[in-house]
Amino acid sequence: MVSFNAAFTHIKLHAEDLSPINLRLESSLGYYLAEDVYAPISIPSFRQSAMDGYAIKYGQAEVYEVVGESKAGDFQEYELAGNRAVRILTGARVPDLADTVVIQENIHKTGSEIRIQHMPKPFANVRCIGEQVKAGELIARKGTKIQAMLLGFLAGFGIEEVLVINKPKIAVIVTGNELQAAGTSLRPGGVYETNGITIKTILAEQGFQVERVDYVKDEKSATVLSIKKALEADVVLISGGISAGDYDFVKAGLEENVVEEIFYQVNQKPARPLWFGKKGKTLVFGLPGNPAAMATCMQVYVLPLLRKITSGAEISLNLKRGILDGELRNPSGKALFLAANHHNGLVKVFEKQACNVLGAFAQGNALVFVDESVSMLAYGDPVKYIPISNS
Ligand SMILES: Nc1nc2c(c(=O)[nH]1)N[C@H]1C(S)=C(S)[C@@H](COP(=O)(O)OP(=O)(O)OC[C@H]3O[C@@H](n4cnc5c(N)ncnc54)[C@H](O)[C@@H]3O)O[C@H]1N2
Ligand code: MOO
Repeated sequence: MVSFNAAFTHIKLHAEDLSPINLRLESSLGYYLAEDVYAPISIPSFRQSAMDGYAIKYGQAEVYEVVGESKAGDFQEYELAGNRAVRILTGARVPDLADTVVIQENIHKTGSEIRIQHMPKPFANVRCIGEQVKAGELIARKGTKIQAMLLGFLAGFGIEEVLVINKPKIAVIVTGNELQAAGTSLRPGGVYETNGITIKTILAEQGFQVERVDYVKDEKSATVLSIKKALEADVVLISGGISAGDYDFVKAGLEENVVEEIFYQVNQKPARPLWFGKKGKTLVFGLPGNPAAMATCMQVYVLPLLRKITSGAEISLNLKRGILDGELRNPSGKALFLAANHHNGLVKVFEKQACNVLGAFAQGNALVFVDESVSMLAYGDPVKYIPISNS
């Protein structure tokens, strides 16, 4: 048995970043950049009009002859000596010999002649080359998560591909003779299966796909075979069958497949029988079958590990601080994780919660963490919590 701190440190030590891959920009949403990105071009890449109006050389006259037109996408050059102007539209290239755009509201037009009624400042309404970003500037740092706005920003530089940290192949194994699929009528002793769908959707909310979910009975040979196949993935999550009962074959199945045990059993509540190990580069969790214990392990261990190996960031629990609205006793000397609600800095722990039901998790938006060294927290005491997806 290890302490929570020791277990978390083991996870940190074994969470190695996945390899980088090149992805088409449009497929890169949610991935993390594996390298700094520099601007391949300046933006704007040409002198650009910010307004609809007339491009002139500043201050030469009040009356101009309009000799042509430049709309967005045009690139024709004009000879703008003397009092010549070019009709120009927003986003269009400003002719080389012009330096100022007079907005159309400030001119009076008669035929091809314009009279400027209000002369703007020199260089008005002309965006210079590289005004926003100069070619060669750093535009996105390694380790940045690709969000829609960043994706659009990079597309603006004509970037087609990005080097990102790959996402893991994740295999899930769900064990249990008693488990039944929704839509079947419940047998005596039967339980509707929830861990498979919960694991899959906790991961989906965070942008991770599960390759396959294998459902196995509590039989040694089936468990060994299922683990063998799953070890082709980067991360294997096994639900149930990890405590000490006569029909708990996960630990034996892992041993038979020569998966190295890094720790088994953590001084925590819930999820004491958590197992973590490794074979080659494949990381394996044996998650306790009780649904709230499994969900706790997903929030506390699995998601921080997945974030680390896909982002290169430091692994952390993302603990927030709030004020306890209630009292907490922890006579057990174990680290405690409790479903709770946080609102405006106040944190209220659900009174009714148990490791075998997800009810409190389903209503809560936080998981309170109480260190094993803390035996009592009173009303108004500071309390630490992890925000969970309902936040
Ligand atoms: N003698 C001991 N008994 C137990 C210990 C112990 O240390 N010594 N630990 C207890 C703790 S804590 C937990 S948690 C459980 C974990 O046991 P398993 O990982 O072997 O889980 P199972 O026995 O397979 O299932 C436990 C419970 O959860 C239900 N379950 C399991 N999988 C699912 C699923 N996919 N969907 C819905 N419900 C599921 C299952 O029906 C059981 O009721 O062991 C204690 N015992
Ligand atoms: O992890 Mo167990 O009972 O603590 O659910």
